[in-house]
Amino acid sequence: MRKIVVGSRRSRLALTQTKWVIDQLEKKKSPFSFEIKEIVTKGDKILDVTLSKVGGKGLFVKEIEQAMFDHEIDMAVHSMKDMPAALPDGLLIACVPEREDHRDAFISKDGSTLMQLPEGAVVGTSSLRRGAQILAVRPDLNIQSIRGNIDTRLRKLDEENFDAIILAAAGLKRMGWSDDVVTEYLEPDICVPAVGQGALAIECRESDKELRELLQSINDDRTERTVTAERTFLNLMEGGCQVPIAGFAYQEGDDIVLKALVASPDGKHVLTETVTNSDPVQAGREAFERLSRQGAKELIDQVKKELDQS
Ligand SMILES: NCc1[nH]cc(CCC(=O)O)c1CC(=O)O
Repeated sequence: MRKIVVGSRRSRLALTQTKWVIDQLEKKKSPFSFEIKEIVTKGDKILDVTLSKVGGKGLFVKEIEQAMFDHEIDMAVHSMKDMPAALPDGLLIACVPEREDHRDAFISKDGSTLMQLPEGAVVGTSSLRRGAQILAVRPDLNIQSIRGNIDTRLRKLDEENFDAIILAAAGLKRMGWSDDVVTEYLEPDICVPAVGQGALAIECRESDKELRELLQSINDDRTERTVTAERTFLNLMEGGCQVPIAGFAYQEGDDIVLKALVASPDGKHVLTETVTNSDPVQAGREAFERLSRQGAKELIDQVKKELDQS
Protein backbone atom coordinates (compact mmCIF):
# COMPACT_ATOMS: atom_id res chain seq x y z
CA MET A 1 0.00 0.00 0.00
CA ARG A 2 1.39 3.38 -0.97
CA LYS A 3 1.94 5.87 1.84
CA ILE A 4 1.10 9.46 0.90
CA VAL A 5 3.20 12.02 2.76
CA VAL A 6 1.26 15.22 3.31
CA GLY A 7 3.30 18.34 3.98
CA SER A 8 1.86 20.88 6.39
CA ARG A 9 2.94 24.08 8.05
CA ARG A 10 3.17 23.69 11.78
CA SER A 11 0.48 26.21 12.77
CA ARG A 12 -2.58 24.78 14.49
CA LEU A 13 -4.77 25.94 11.62
CA ALA A 14 -2.55 24.34 8.97
CA LEU A 15 -2.46 21.04 10.86
CA THR A 16 -6.22 21.12 11.44
CA GLN A 17 -6.85 21.72 7.74
CA THR A 18 -4.45 18.98 6.73
CA LYS A 19 -6.10 16.49 9.09
CA TRP A 20 -9.53 17.47 7.78
CA VAL A 21 -8.44 16.74 4.21
CA ILE A 22 -6.92 13.40 5.18
CA ASP A 23 -10.21 12.56 6.93
CA GLN A 24 -12.17 13.34 3.78
CA LEU A 25 -9.82 11.18 1.73
CA GLU A 26 -10.02 8.27 4.15
CA LYS A 27 -13.82 8.40 3.91
CA LYS A 28 -13.42 7.73 0.18
CA LYS A 29 -11.95 4.36 1.13
CA SER A 30 -8.73 5.26 -0.60
CA PRO A 31 -6.17 2.53 -1.20
CA PHE A 32 -3.48 4.73 0.41
CA SER A 33 -2.34 5.48 3.92
CA PHE A 34 -1.40 9.01 4.95
CA GLU A 35 1.32 10.56 7.06
CA ILE A 36 1.81 14.24 7.96
CA LYS A 37 5.22 15.86 7.69
CA GLU A 38 5.54 19.26 9.35
CA ILE A 39 7.47 21.96 7.56
CA VAL A 40 8.49 25.22 9.27
CA THR A 41 8.58 27.87 6.57
CA LYS A 42 10.42 31.19 6.57
CA GLY A 43 7.04 32.87 6.68
CA ASP A 44 6.28 31.17 9.97
CA LYS A 45 9.61 32.27 11.45
CA ILE A 46 9.05 35.94 10.65
CA LEU A 47 5.35 36.27 11.40
CA ASP A 48 6.00 39.52 13.24
CA VAL A 49 7.26 41.32 10.16
CA THR A 50 4.74 42.78 7.75
CA LEU A 51 4.33 40.07 5.13
CA SER A 52 4.30 42.40 2.14
CA LYS A 53 7.77 43.62 3.15
CA VAL A 54 9.37 40.20 3.10
CA GLY A 55 8.10 38.64 -0.08
CA GLY A 56 4.34 38.41 0.18
CA LYS A 57 2.05 35.48 0.10
CA GLY A 58 4.31 33.09 -1.82
CA LEU A 59 6.44 32.85 1.28
CA PHE A 60 4.49 30.09 3.01
CA VAL A 61 4.11 28.11 -0.16
CA LYS A 62 7.57 28.02 -1.81
CA GLU A 63 9.41 25.79 0.67
CA ILE A 64 6.53 23.36 0.73
CA GLU A 65 6.65 23.23 -3.05
CA GLN A 66 10.37 22.49 -2.96
CA ALA A 67 9.67 19.55 -0.65
CA MET A 68 7.22 18.26 -3.26
CA PHE A 69 9.80 18.52 -6.04
CA ASP A 70 12.29 16.71 -3.78
CA HIS A 71 9.75 13.90 -3.13
CA GLU A 72 9.98 14.57 0.61
CA ILE A 73 6.24 15.06 0.50
CA ASP A 74 3.59 14.08 -2.06
CA MET A 75 0.93 16.73 -1.51
CA ALA A 76 0.15 19.80 0.54
CA VAL A 77 -2.97 21.52 1.82
CA HIS A 78 -2.92 25.32 1.54
CA SER A 79 -5.37 28.07 2.34
CA MET A 80 -6.48 29.18 -1.12
CA LYS A 81 -6.04 32.79 -0.12
CA ASP A 82 -2.32 32.25 0.47
CA MET A 83 -1.77 30.80 -3.02
CA PRO A 84 0.13 32.90 -5.56
CA ALA A 85 -1.41 33.36 -9.00
CA ALA A 86 0.90 31.01 -10.85
CA LEU A 87 2.25 27.64 -9.76
CA PRO A 88 5.70 26.39 -10.78
CA ASP A 89 5.88 23.99 -13.73
CA GLY A 90 5.34 20.42 -12.61
CA LEU A 91 2.92 21.21 -9.76
CA LEU A 92 -0.81 21.86 -9.85
CA ILE A 93 -3.88 22.42 -7.71
CA ALA A 94 -5.29 18.93 -7.94
CA CYS A 95 -8.55 19.75 -6.19
CA VAL A 96 -10.55 22.35 -4.32
CA PRO A 97 -12.72 20.86 -1.55
CA GLU A 98 -15.96 22.42 -0.34
CA ARG A 99 -15.51 25.93 0.99
CA GLU A 100 -15.90 26.80 4.68
CA ASP A 101 -17.53 30.09 5.70
CA HIS A 102 -16.32 32.84 3.34
CA ARG A 103 -17.00 35.76 5.71
CA ASP A 104 -14.82 37.86 7.94
CA ALA A 105 -15.58 37.59 11.64
CA PHE A 106 -15.66 40.62 13.91
CA ILE A 107 -14.54 39.91 17.47
CA SER A 108 -14.84 42.64 20.09
CA LYS A 109 -13.67 42.59 23.66
CA ASP A 110 -16.95 43.83 25.18
CA GLY A 111 -19.47 42.36 22.73
CA SER A 112 -20.10 45.56 20.75
CA THR A 113 -20.83 45.10 17.08
CA LEU A 114 -18.85 47.03 14.47
CA MET A 115 -21.45 49.79 14.38
CA GLN A 116 -21.73 49.88 18.20
CA LEU A 117 -18.01 50.37 18.90
CA PRO A 118 -17.34 53.72 20.59
CA GLU A 119 -15.75 56.49 18.54
CA GLY A 120 -12.01 56.06 18.07
CA ALA A 121 -11.97 52.44 19.23
CA VAL A 122 -8.88 50.41 18.24
CA VAL A 123 -9.45 47.62 15.70
CA GLY A 124 -6.60 45.18 15.04
CA THR A 125 -6.02 43.94 11.52
CA SER A 126 -2.98 43.89 9.24
CA SER A 127 -5.15 43.39 6.20
CA LEU A 128 -5.45 46.52 4.07
CA ARG A 129 -8.57 44.98 2.58
CA ARG A 130 -10.25 44.69 5.97
CA GLY A 131 -8.98 48.05 7.17
CA ALA A 132 -10.25 49.89 4.11
CA GLN A 133 -13.71 48.38 4.26
CA ILE A 134 -14.04 49.00 8.01
CA LEU A 135 -12.98 52.64 7.58
CA ALA A 136 -15.50 53.04 4.75
CA VAL A 137 -18.37 52.45 7.22
CA ARG A 138 -16.60 53.66 10.42
CA PRO A 139 -14.06 56.35 9.42
CA ASP A 140 -13.57 57.28 13.08
CA LEU A 141 -12.06 53.92 14.10
CA ASN A 142 -8.35 53.48 14.74
CA ILE A 143 -6.96 50.59 12.68
CA GLN A 144 -3.80 49.06 14.16
CA SER A 145 -1.63 46.28 12.79
CA ILE A 146 -1.76 42.90 14.55
CA ARG A 147 0.26 39.86 13.51
CA GLY A 148 0.57 36.21 14.36
CA ASN A 149 -1.46 33.04 14.03
CA ILE A 150 -5.15 33.01 14.95
CA ASP A 151 -4.48 31.93 18.55
CA THR A 152 -1.85 34.66 18.96
CA ARG A 153 -4.23 37.32 17.69
CA LEU A 154 -7.02 36.20 20.00
CA ARG A 155 -4.58 36.39 22.90
CA LYS A 156 -3.47 39.88 21.83
CA LEU A 157 -7.11 41.02 21.83
CA ASP A 158 -7.29 39.93 25.45
CA GLU A 159 -3.93 41.19 26.59
CA GLU A 160 -3.19 44.23 24.47
CA ASN A 161 -4.84 47.52 23.75
CA PHE A 162 -7.33 46.36 21.08
CA ASP A 163 -11.10 46.84 21.32
CA ALA A 164 -11.74 44.41 18.47
CA ILE A 165 -10.02 42.31 15.84
CA ILE A 166 -11.12 40.79 12.54
CA LEU A 167 -10.29 37.24 11.48
CA ALA A 168 -11.48 34.94 8.74
CA ALA A 169 -14.54 33.01 9.96
CA ALA A 170 -13.23 29.90 8.22
CA GLY A 171 -10.13 29.57 10.36
CA LEU A 172 -12.15 29.97 13.57
CA LYS A 173 -14.76 27.45 12.45
CA ARG A 174 -12.16 24.89 11.45
CA MET A 175 -10.58 25.23 14.89
CA GLY A 176 -14.00 24.94 16.52
CA TRP A 177 -13.61 28.33 18.20
CA SER A 178 -16.17 30.46 16.35
CA ASP A 179 -19.10 29.96 18.76
CA ASP A 180 -17.01 31.11 21.71
CA VAL A 181 -15.44 34.21 20.23
CA VAL A 182 -17.27 35.68 17.22
CA THR A 183 -19.31 38.81 17.97
CA GLU A 184 -20.62 39.30 14.45
CA TYR A 185 -20.13 37.90 10.96
CA LEU A 186 -19.51 40.61 8.38
CA GLU A 187 -21.53 39.92 5.24
CA PRO A 188 -19.98 40.78 1.86
CA ASP A 189 -22.15 43.91 1.59
CA ILE A 190 -20.09 45.33 4.49
CA CYS A 191 -16.77 43.55 3.95
CA VAL A 192 -16.04 41.69 0.72
CA PRO A 193 -13.85 38.69 1.65
CA ALA A 194 -10.36 38.03 0.31
CA VAL A 195 -10.21 36.10 -2.93
CA GLY A 196 -10.34 32.41 -2.04
CA GLN A 197 -11.12 33.02 1.64
CA GLY A 198 -12.46 29.89 3.31
CA ALA A 199 -11.37 27.59 0.49
CA LEU A 200 -8.45 25.15 0.42
CA ALA A 201 -6.09 24.36 -2.42
CA ILE A 202 -4.58 20.90 -2.55
CA GLU A 203 -1.35 20.81 -4.46
CA CYS A 204 0.58 17.84 -5.81
CA ARG A 205 2.98 16.86 -8.59
CA GLU A 206 1.45 16.95 -12.05
CA SER A 207 3.03 13.56 -12.80
CA ASP A 208 1.35 11.83 -9.83
CA LYS A 209 -1.66 10.51 -11.72
CA GLU A 210 -2.97 8.09 -9.10
CA LEU A 211 -2.90 10.71 -6.35
CA ARG A 212 -4.56 13.27 -8.63
CA GLU A 213 -7.36 10.82 -9.31
CA LEU A 214 -7.93 10.28 -5.60
CA LEU A 215 -7.88 14.04 -4.91
CA GLN A 216 -10.47 14.64 -7.62
CA SER A 217 -12.90 12.59 -5.52
CA ILE A 218 -13.07 15.39 -2.91
CA ASN A 219 -13.24 18.25 -5.41
CA ASP A 220 -16.24 20.54 -5.01
CA ASP A 221 -17.38 21.85 -8.36
CA ARG A 222 -19.18 24.88 -6.95
CA THR A 223 -16.17 25.97 -4.90
CA GLU A 224 -13.82 25.40 -7.81
CA ARG A 225 -15.95 27.55 -10.12
CA THR A 226 -16.44 30.42 -7.68
CA VAL A 227 -12.78 30.49 -6.70
CA THR A 228 -11.81 30.46 -10.39
CA ALA A 229 -13.91 33.58 -10.96
CA GLU A 230 -12.33 35.33 -7.95
CA ARG A 231 -8.76 34.39 -8.86
CA THR A 232 -9.19 35.35 -12.50
CA PHE A 233 -10.22 38.81 -11.33
CA LEU A 234 -7.32 39.07 -8.83
CA ASN A 235 -4.68 37.95 -11.31
CA LEU A 236 -5.81 40.47 -13.90
CA MET A 237 -5.83 43.26 -11.30
CA GLU A 238 -2.25 42.39 -10.27
CA GLY A 239 -2.60 44.15 -6.96
CA GLY A 240 -0.27 42.17 -4.78
CA CYS A 241 -1.08 42.27 -1.10
CA GLN A 242 -0.17 45.95 -0.67
CA VAL A 243 -3.48 47.06 -2.14
CA PRO A 244 -7.01 46.51 -0.80
CA ILE A 245 -8.53 44.12 -3.34
CA ALA A 246 -11.41 41.79 -2.58
CA GLY A 247 -13.53 39.32 -4.49
CA PHE A 248 -16.27 36.92 -3.55
CA ALA A 249 -18.33 34.74 -5.88
CA TYR A 250 -21.30 32.46 -5.32
CA GLN A 251 -23.31 30.26 -7.62
CA GLU A 252 -26.92 31.06 -8.47
CA GLY A 253 -28.47 28.41 -10.67
CA ASP A 254 -25.91 27.94 -13.44
CA ASP A 255 -24.55 31.45 -13.02
CA ILE A 256 -21.59 32.75 -11.08
CA VAL A 257 -22.24 36.04 -9.29
CA LEU A 258 -18.97 37.81 -8.51
CA LYS A 259 -18.64 40.89 -6.32
CA ALA A 260 -15.27 42.55 -6.77
CA LEU A 261 -13.78 45.53 -4.94
CA VAL A 262 -10.76 47.80 -5.11
CA ALA A 263 -10.29 50.51 -2.47
CA SER A 264 -7.83 52.97 -1.04
CA PRO A 265 -6.43 51.91 2.36
CA ASP A 266 -8.21 54.82 4.09
CA GLY A 267 -11.58 53.60 2.77
CA LYS A 268 -12.33 56.96 1.15
CA HIS A 269 -12.34 55.52 -2.35
CA VAL A 270 -14.21 52.27 -2.82
CA LEU A 271 -14.94 50.84 -6.26
CA THR A 272 -17.16 47.77 -6.59
CA GLU A 273 -18.80 45.80 -9.37
CA THR A 274 -21.10 42.80 -9.29
CA VAL A 275 -21.17 40.67 -12.42
CA THR A 276 -23.18 37.62 -13.40
CA ASN A 277 -21.89 35.14 -15.95
CA SER A 278 -22.28 31.40 -16.48
CA ASP A 279 -18.55 31.13 -17.23
CA PRO A 280 -16.27 31.69 -14.18
CA VAL A 281 -13.31 33.00 -16.20
CA GLN A 282 -15.59 35.41 -18.05
CA ALA A 283 -17.05 36.61 -14.77
CA GLY A 284 -13.56 37.37 -13.47
CA ARG A 285 -12.60 39.17 -16.68
CA GLU A 286 -15.75 41.20 -16.76
CA ALA A 287 -15.32 42.34 -13.15
CA PHE A 288 -11.75 43.36 -13.99
CA GLU A 289 -12.80 45.25 -17.12
CA ARG A 290 -15.65 47.06 -15.44
CA LEU A 291 -13.54 48.07 -12.44
CA SER A 292 -10.78 49.21 -14.82
CA ARG A 293 -13.30 51.47 -16.54
CA GLN A 294 -14.10 52.94 -13.11
CA GLY A 295 -10.40 53.77 -12.68
CA ALA A 296 -9.26 50.84 -10.53
CA LYS A 297 -5.78 50.64 -12.09
CA GLU A 298 -5.16 54.32 -11.40
CA LEU A 299 -6.35 53.85 -7.82
CA ILE A 300 -3.97 50.90 -7.37
CA ASP A 301 -1.02 52.81 -8.89
CA GLN A 302 -1.74 55.75 -6.60
CA VAL A 303 -1.84 53.49 -3.53
CA LYS A 304 1.43 51.78 -4.51
CA LYS A 305 3.12 55.15 -5.04
CA GLU A 306 2.08 56.35 -1.59
CA LEU A 307 3.22 53.11 0.05
CA ASP A 308 6.63 53.36 -1.67
CA GLN A 309 7.10 56.85 -0.29
CA SER A 310 6.20 55.94 3.27
N1 LIG B 1 -4.21 35.72 6.42
C1 LIG B 1 -3.79 34.45 6.92
C2 LIG B 1 -4.83 33.38 6.74
N2 LIG B 1 -4.78 32.56 5.66
C3 LIG B 1 -5.86 31.69 5.76
C4 LIG B 1 -6.56 31.98 6.92
C5 LIG B 1 -7.72 31.20 7.38
C6 LIG B 1 -8.99 31.42 6.66
C7 LIG B 1 -9.08 30.99 5.24
O1 LIG B 1 -8.97 29.79 4.93
O2 LIG B 1 -9.33 31.85 4.40
C8 LIG B 1 -5.92 33.07 7.56
C9 LIG B 1 -6.28 33.71 8.84
C10 LIG B 1 -7.13 34.95 8.72
O3 LIG B 1 -7.14 35.64 7.70
O4 LIG B 1 -7.81 35.30 9.70
